[in-house]
Amino acid sequence: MTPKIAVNGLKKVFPLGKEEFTALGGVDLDIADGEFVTLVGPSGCGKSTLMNIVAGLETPTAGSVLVDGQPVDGPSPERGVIFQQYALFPWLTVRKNVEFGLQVSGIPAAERRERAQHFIDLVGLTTHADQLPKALSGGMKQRTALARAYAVDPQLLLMDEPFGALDALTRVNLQDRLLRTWQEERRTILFVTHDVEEAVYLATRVVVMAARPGRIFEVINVDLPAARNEETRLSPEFAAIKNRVWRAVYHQPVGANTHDDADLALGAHHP
Ligand SMILES: Nc1ncnc2c1ncn2[C@@H]1O[C@H](COP(=O)(O)OP(=O)(O)OP(=O)(O)O)[C@@H](O)[C@H]1O
Repeated sequence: MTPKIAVNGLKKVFPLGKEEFTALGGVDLDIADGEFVTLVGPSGCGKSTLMNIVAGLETPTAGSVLVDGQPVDGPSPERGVIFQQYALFPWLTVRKNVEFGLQVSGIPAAERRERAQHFIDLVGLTTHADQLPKALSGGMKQRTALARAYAVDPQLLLMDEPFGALDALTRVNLQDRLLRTWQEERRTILFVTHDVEEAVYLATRVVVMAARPGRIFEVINVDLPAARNEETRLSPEFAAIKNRVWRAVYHQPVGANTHDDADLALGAHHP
């Protein structure tokens, strides 16, 4: 079966003064339709670069990314992108922000309103639909961004540290909302995070990357029931997978990354 996303021999080299810097040194990865894949790894291992190439925002130096067997050659509404910054229009209400992409696609007003309402309800913003972003908390803004990305019905959702700027409790809450949304409206999701617990809680598969050059270090299946909750986080099975991911991230050979980089990137999450 054709994978939803096929990454083949992907290389990305950036010019660095007179030198070159290899951000991705040859990445191969297939992602099946409906999978939830998280990417973790030390700072600078190329997570965002990989994500940006899949989104069509960057071009590879060599290799290719195919979505449904077709080469990616630029951004597309089929691939919804959510970054850490909220990127909402400050002058539009939650509802109008969510409707925006539908308007651009020429969807009639009545259908726009109905679809926007469905996703606003799904992310739990029913009572805030007519507020402007400045009246919302960070978590609510990010839920608006999620509803907006979902409303245009993309095949893929590409999320780069979407909860990185939020406090721990809001973060856990949004992880649960995202999982519920994913279970009700199944899409293929590629999600970048620094947080090992988040990576395991959300994913069907965790891809651990290493730096210099950026590459896949280990792929770990998350063999846990699809319905996840607080009990999941406290279970021994969850702890075992988390430990495995943790080890893969930390025990990357010295030289794959500098000590300082690794400390900076992951120190905040050290137990
Ligand atoms: N436009 C660019 N020009 C030069 N170097 C770049 C460019 N973009 C990224 N890099 C370098 O490529 C490497 C990979 O960057 P990338 O942002 O993909 O890493 P990351 O794993 O997402 O890091 P972080 O977790 O810190 O966000 C880094 O060393 C970065 O400095």
